Amino acid sequence: MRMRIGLSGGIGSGKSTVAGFWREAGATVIDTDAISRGLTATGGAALPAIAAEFGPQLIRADGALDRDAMRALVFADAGAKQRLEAILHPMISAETQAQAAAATTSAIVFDVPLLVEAGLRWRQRVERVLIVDCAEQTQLARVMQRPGWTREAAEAVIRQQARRAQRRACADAVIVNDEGLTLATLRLQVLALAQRWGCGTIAGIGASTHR
Ligand SMILES: CC(C)(COP(=O)(O)OP(=O)(O)OC[C@H]1O[C@@H](n2cnc3c(N)ncnc32)[C@H](O)[C@@H]1O)[C@@H](O)C(=O)NCCC(=O)NCCS
Ligand SMILES: Nc1ncnc2c1ncn2[C@@H]1O[C@H](COP(=O)(O)OP(=O)(O)OP(=O)(O)O)[C@@H](O)[C@H]1O
Repeated sequence: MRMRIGLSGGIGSGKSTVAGFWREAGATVIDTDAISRGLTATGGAALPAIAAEFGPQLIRADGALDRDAMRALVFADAGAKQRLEAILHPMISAETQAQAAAATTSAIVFDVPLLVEAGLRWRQRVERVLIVDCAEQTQLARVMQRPGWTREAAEAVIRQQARRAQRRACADAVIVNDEGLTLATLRLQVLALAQRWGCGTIAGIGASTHR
């Protein structure tokens, strides 16, 4: 039987890192942030609608979405965020479903930053919800290391997202990825969880845990 796992957490919590360990273990990982970025890269299918809605100044000379400008706009203006989501979310959802339909592994991990914010819609599509959690200070420190990010920008995103307690309340399992947890320990926690959830037949898990 196939296990579908919803993976979520706040910005900078470590979702992509955790997803990487599931991928290493043999699961199919469907990364909705990556799908979103593909839709808004040069030639991306969402760009005509975004240009029509927000104006050509949000599109860079190379034809891709100006992510810094869009980020500054949407995290300061809830209405603009809603208009962007109304364009992107149905397209992200369609591509997510197409990737899931093509998967051949016994576990699929859906890396969805807004899983909790989406409410029951996502909860009903997965057997398990895995939340990656960490202190807000840790989130800020990680995100501020990214080029072009300030503390204020990171705080603005966190304010627009679900509270930590809200996420934890939806979780079947929580991985606490705070400062000081090594990547090696994080990896072992993911592999142990995969076994606990009966995904131990995924190629790679046996080999990894015996290292
Ligand atoms: C605003 C945009 C252009 C900023 O791009 P940027 O390269 O800075 O960020 P990226 O797309 O890599 O997302 C990084 C993180 O930001 C947070 N985030 C992104 N979109 C949202 C949102 N609509 N609401 C709350 N948090 C969000 C998530 O934690 C996500 O993991 C971009 O995030 C976007 O197009 N967002 C709308 C689509 C969306 O909702 N994506 C997230 C779920 S699939
Ligand atoms: N336990 C850890 N030890 C050291 N570095 C870590 C750890 N967990 C995450 N990181 C680092 O923190 C940064 C953020 O992690 P990651 O990209 O996995 O978060 P994310 O939740 O996917 O972020 P986003 O919400 O922006 O997509 C990365 O540079 C990652 O390498």
